[in-house]
Amino acid sequence: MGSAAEAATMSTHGSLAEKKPTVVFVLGGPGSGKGTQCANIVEHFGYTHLSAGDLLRAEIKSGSENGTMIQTMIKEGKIVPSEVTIKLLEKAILGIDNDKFLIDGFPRNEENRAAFEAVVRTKIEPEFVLFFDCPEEEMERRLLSRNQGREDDNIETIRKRFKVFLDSSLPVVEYYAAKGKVKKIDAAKPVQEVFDAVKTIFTPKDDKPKTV
Ligand SMILES: Nc1ncnc2c1ncn2[C@@H]1O[C@H](COP(=O)(O)OP(=O)(O)OP(=O)(O)O)[C@@H](O)[C@H]1O
Ligand SMILES: Nc1ccn([C@@H]2O[C@H](COP(=O)(O)O)[C@@H](O)[C@H]2O)c(=O)n1
Ligand SMILES: [Mg+2]
Repeated sequence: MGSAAEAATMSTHGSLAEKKPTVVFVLGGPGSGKGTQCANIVEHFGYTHLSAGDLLRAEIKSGSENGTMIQTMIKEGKIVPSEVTIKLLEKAILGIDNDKFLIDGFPRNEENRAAFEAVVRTKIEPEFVLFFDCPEEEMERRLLSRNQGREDDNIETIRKRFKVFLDSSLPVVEYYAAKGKVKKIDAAKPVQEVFDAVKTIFTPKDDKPKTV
């Protein structure tokens, strides 16, 4: 066992399968607005937001032994091996006193999906998959003007990330669509309009205004 956070965690829930959190996967291309909308969902609906990309970037900053490998993969727009990302997600979920999580940017490929299922031993099914659908030209515009100092927000890496999204991430969305789990949002609209669509998905049916 490593950190104090891990120790505290292990005393309450030893594993994801034991904690059985409610999980919503948030998927969409690079720059489709996943992080922006997750912040809005957190504010209104009491979820905790976990971005796989943010966790990986924090791991680089922490000076972990995997840091250099993760940094190289992110610069190349490649998907980090699932065992690394899942360990970070698991540690975060178990260490936070909430049972509702938005998992943003995961599963990003078939390997992520299958490895997560193996870890939770079929005990956690995502409630649903929120899929932000946005044209590439709009995503490219957004990423090139994001200005958050991300090493992967340059045109060369962005093109690689788009290819990985089409080749590896969309098949995961299709997998969940075949199970009737995908709620697709038109993410090309302005932020507030996108959130209006998101709200209708998260608002319990009984709380929705009645139509006459
Ligand atoms: N609906 C929108 N209209 C215009 N700009 C937006 C919209 N949603 C987000 N943005 C802006 O686009 C940029 C990318 O948004 P965000 O970081 O939320 O995307 P993301 O899907 O999390 O991207 P990544 O996969 O690279 O982490 C940010 O600068 C954000 O302010
Ligand atoms: N499941 C994941 C998620 C992300 N990555 C790597 O991080 C990069 C940035 O991710 P964002 O969601 O913040 O855009 C991504 O391009 C991958 O290199 C990953 O490996 N696995
Ligand atoms: Mg993001």
